[in-house]
Amino acid sequence: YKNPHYAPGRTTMVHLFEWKWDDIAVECERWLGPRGFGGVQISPPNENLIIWSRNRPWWERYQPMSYRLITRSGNEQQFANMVRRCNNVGVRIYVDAIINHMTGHAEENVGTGGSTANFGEWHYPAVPYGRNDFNWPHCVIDSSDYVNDAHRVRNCELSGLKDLNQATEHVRRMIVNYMNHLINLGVAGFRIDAAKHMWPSDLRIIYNRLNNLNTAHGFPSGARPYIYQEVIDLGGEAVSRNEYTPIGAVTEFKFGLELSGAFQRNNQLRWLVNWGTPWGLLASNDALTFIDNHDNQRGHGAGGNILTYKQARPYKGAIAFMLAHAYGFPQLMSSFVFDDTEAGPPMDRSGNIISPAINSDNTCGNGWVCEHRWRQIYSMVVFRNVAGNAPMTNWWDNGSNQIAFCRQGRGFIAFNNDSWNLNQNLQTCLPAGTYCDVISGQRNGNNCTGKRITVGNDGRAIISVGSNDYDMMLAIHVGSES
Ligand SMILES: O=C(NCCCOc1c(-c2ccc(O)c(O)c2)oc2cc(O)cc(O)c2c1=O)[C@@H]1CCCN1C(=O)/C=C/c1ccc(O)c(O)c1
Ligand SMILES: [Ca+2]
Repeated sequence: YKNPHYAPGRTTMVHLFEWKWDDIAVECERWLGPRGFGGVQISPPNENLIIWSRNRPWWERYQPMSYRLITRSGNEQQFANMVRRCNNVGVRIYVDAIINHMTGHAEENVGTGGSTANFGEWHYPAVPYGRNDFNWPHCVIDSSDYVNDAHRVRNCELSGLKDLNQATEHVRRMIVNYMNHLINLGVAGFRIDAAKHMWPSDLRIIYNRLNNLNTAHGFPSGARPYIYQEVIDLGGEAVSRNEYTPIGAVTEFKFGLELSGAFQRNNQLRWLVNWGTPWGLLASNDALTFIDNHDNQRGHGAGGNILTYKQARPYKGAIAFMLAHAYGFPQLMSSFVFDDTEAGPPMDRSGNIISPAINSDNTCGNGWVCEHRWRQIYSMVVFRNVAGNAPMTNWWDNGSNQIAFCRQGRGFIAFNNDSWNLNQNLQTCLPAGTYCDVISGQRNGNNCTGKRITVGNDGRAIISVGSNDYDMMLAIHVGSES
């Protein structure tokens, strides 16, 4: 359950938050496949409650009405088409699965597929679920429960959501049927939303009833779905993420929090010399890593000031470090523009999501950020692919915020977050030759549109990163020779 089953040579997934299925299919073919992306996390594909009273907030997708594949992103036919077209170009699909709860939001009761329900009676005919499928006696999670009471965190309601009882056969059957339907359509795995709020023993039973991945979509026979469980645990809570690592991978929220701090100079970059488990992070193979996600980029969830697209220069630095370092299984966030932290995706007056526009320079418009189309970011996806499992070697730092390291024989990266220039003769661990810096530009025939670095027979090169350069890092790798 800890293997993403990426196509060979691919390493990184991108969360195309709130994208429509038809747009994801096209993006796989025109961008993600050719640029070496490993997979896409999609927004929840199951029917959700329509919440006009809050002008279609982003979190309405986390208010399940049924397991029917009808949302503002598209219907079942469009979903199947997306999975087939993405798998055809080597890009996997991971589904955001909401199996802890059903909606209970007071003001509305119609879903994106037209289903209705009676929350007060715990009655969801479109699944079907009835009163016996939910935990009782009725209780609501209080903030003190997170610290004191693991039982209440699992068996009571999260902010008005009706809490399913995954210990009952009917609930397990409904969830397993939903997830197996998606596996049969060709998906590679699942994000388990709000996993902290479900018992690991129940989840283990559910995961073990899932089908092997569909070999018709290019997966090896006997491949188990990749499972990464959302457990927001920064320590000090009654529920520990270590309860979930035996049954699947876990979202490592400390990763983004600590790197956001380091790249905003709350910690010097030199301390990243032992980045990984010595920092209290999960074992690398257990960790789904990211800088920001759909929830904490809005200041919800795991507190602290998380870097987002809004602080572009340090954000690109942190992303480059995530992708250059060997630790974990990284996920990139791809956002829509927001000021109001409740706002949903760009939409027309009838509530239909507006597709991203693609500009002539390959960036996005129409209110979509498309961080995965920023040159400094997609170039580092290639860097990570090229680095493969090459070890981290030759760490250098200046005792402050200038650092550099090798992915031995495959890549080299240097960062300067000090207020003075980095100008050093450093070991790049690369074969002799001239390389294009993939951050300040890219290779263009025999030329580099950005910096050009000459590596000598000893593997050393003059590395220069000005404190006022457009970006704070310089990266070269096998394949970026000029
Ligand atoms: O103030 C809110 N919620 C209460 C505080 C955040 O609590 C929530 C957490 C949550 C937050 C922190 C934790 O440590 C934790 O264990 C759980 O997880 C959710 C997961 C869902 O699928 C749907 C939800 O409505 C929530 C949720 O409300 C607003 C209004 C309703 C949605 N929402 C939100 O803030 C929605 C947040 C949300 C939605 C989806 C997610 O995957 C997520 O991680 C957070
Ligand atoms: Ca629960």
